Amino acid sequence: MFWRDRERENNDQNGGPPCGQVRVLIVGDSGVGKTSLVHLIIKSSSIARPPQTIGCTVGVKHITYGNSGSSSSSIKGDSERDFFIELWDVSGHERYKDCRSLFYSQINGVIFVHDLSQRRTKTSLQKWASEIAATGTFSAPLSSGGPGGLPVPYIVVSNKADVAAKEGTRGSSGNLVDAARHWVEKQGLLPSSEEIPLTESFPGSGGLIAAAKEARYDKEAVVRFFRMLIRRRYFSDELPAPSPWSASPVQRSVQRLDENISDEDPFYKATSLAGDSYKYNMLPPLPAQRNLTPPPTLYPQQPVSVRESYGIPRFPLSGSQEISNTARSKRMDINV
Ligand SMILES: Nc1nc2c(ncn2[C@@H]2O[C@H](COP(=O)(O)OP(=O)(O)OP(=O)(O)O)[C@@H](O)[C@H]2O)c(=O)[nH]1
Repeated sequence: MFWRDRERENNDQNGGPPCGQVRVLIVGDSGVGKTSLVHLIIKSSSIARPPQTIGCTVGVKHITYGNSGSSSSSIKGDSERDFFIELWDVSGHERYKDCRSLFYSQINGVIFVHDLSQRRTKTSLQKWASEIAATGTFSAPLSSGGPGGLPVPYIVVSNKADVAAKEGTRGSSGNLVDAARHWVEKQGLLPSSEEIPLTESFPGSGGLIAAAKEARYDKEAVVRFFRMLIRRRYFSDELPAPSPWSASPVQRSVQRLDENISDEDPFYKATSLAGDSYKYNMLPPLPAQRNLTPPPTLYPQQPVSVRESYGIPRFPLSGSQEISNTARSKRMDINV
């Protein structure tokens, strides 16, 4: 009842639905820690033994976004809106290579994940980018493509920072192939085009560092990425000009996950509502938290870039509510 009232109110005020959703693919080689990372983002805790993903698993993160009119208030202002970030965790297993493009549909953004202790998982991100660019469809695409022609914003998460730290290296696992690659790289023989250009990726050089097993990651940067995707899809009539990879510079650090974000930024508040995502019945049904076995298809998806093909509502923002103004500084570096 309350929800309906609020929905009506928001509709009356802004002439659009009170919520929206953006779709983010999580990709990378098998075992790099995608499922662990998604669990971390949604539940704010690590997962002891993540099951191997079959096909694709979808998780949903809830974010409120808008102008609350007051800072760090726990009560949502009238003009705050609910957004659902769909996190499509695509299995990295070779078994699904030929059919995983089924899941590359209406993508708003991509999170690439690699394992810092396995060098080859980083170089293969370029292949992932090309595959998605060639076979996916995109919502609110960029005017110019990124790595492999990928036409949506992305971030690169360098996971297993704990393993790399223990090994004392970033980039070699002791595995022969990795060691050889590492050596070749050191000699300057490896063409840089083999890798996703981290320097151009959000939020700056090196990508985001995470140690999903220790429940540590750069939460602020990830939430900021989600907010950028929301802004691009729902609040911007003019899609940003080329090179929006660098949405805004972010210093790298990790943040305690159970830390209450004291929201100095009045324009958003991020919370996880694991398990609550569907009770509002505001979204098309999703296979949330459920493994999907990809059905066989005779008709592979054609690469299509769809510009706002679903008549996405645009939400008005007044000048003072410029959401791109996101400078926030408070961070902590604590293990959970
Ligand atoms: N040490 C360490 N282990 C991690 C970390 N993140 C994930 N793992 C472990 O790595 C293994 C694989 O993690 P997953 O999250 O299942 O990897 P995935 O990328 O989803 O794998 P697929 O489902 O095969 O695509 C699990 O045993 C995790 O516990 C981390 O930050 N540090």
